[in-house]
Amino acid sequence: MKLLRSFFGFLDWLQLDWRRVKVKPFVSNSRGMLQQQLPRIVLTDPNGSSAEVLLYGGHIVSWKNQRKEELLFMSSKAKWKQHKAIRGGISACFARFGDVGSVEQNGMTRNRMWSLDRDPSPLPPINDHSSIDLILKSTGVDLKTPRSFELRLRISLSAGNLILIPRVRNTDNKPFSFAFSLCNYLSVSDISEVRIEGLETLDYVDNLMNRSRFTEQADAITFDGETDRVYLHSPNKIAIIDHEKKRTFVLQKNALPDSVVWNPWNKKAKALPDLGDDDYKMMICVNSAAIDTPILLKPSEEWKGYQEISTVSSSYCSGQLDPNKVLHGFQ
Ligand SMILES: O=P(O)(O)OC[C@H]1O[C@H](O)[C@H](O)[C@@H](O)[C@@H]1O
Repeated sequence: MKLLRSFFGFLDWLQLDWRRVKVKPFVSNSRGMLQQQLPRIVLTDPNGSSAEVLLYGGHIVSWKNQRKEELLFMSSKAKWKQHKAIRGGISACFARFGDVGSVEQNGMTRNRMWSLDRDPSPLPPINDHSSIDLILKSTGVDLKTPRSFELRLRISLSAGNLILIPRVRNTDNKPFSFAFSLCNYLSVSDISEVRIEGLETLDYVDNLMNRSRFTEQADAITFDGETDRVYLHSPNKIAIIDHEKKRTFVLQKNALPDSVVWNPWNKKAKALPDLGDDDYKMMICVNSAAIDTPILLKPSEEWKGYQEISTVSSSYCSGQLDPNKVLHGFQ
C-alpha cells in the first residue's frame, strides 16, 4: 500500500496520467546491460507503438513500432556509468559537438539528470498521452560555457512517428553561441546494406581527415569502412534505406542545418569499451545538427529545433530504390 501510494505520488509529481504514461524505476532487462536503477518514462500510442525515455540525459532508449520491433540501436555493452553517456538510442548533445575546445566531447547534457518540464511555454501544454516535456537547467551544471541556459526537449510519439522539439533559452545577461546535435542511433539489419539518400552533392567536413572539406561525389552514401562526416546545409528530408529489412527511415528536420553520419566500423568499435565488437554492423548514426555555424542567442532569446523520424516500408525496384519516391512519395 505504501509502495502504491508513493508510486501515485511520483506520478502526481510528474503530472502524468497514470493510465497512459508509465513510469518505471528500472530500465528493462531486454536492453542489453542497461539494468541500473534509472527512472524512465514509457510513452505509448493507441496503435501499439512505444518509446522509453530516461531522465538521465533526457535519453530515448527505445522506440518500437506497432509490431513491437525496436527501431533504435542500443549497444550490447551499453551501461549506465555516472558522467558517461549511454551508447545508443537518441540523445541531445548541447553546447558543443566533436572534440573541439576544452569542454566535454558532445556536450554534458547526455550525462545529467533532467526533470519534467511543468511550464513548456510558449509551446502549448501537452494534452495528449504520448508526449512529454523535459528540461535541463544550467543551475548546478559544471559547464564552462554557456553559463546560464535552459535546455528543453519535447518528445512526442504518434503512429509511426517520433517527433523531437529541442529548445535552448539564454538565461544569462550576455549572448552565447552553441553547437547542437540530436544523436540518432538507428537500428539497421546490416550496415553494408544501408544507403542514405538526400546528402549527395553536398559539401562535408570529414572528421577522419583532420576536418578537411570535400564534396560528396557518390549518388548515395553507402558504407564499407569507418565514416565520421558532417554534411553541411543538408536538406530537411533525408532517407536512410535498409535494403535487407526493406525499411526506410525518413528523417525530417528544421533549424538543424547539418547532418552527421557516423559508423565506427570494426577497429573503432573494438576500441570503444561500451560497444560490442560487431555492434557497428547493426547501427548507423544520422544526427540532425547545427555545428558548422554555431547558434547565437542574445539574453532571453530562445532557439527552437525540430526533428521527426518516421518509417516506411521500402522495396527494390530493378535493384535500385527510386530516391524521389523515397524522399517525396511516401507521405
Ligand atoms: O563517443 P561519443 O561521444 O558518443 O561520440 C560518438 C561519435 O559521435 C559523433 O557522431 C561524432 O561525429 C563522432 O566523432 C563520435 O565518435
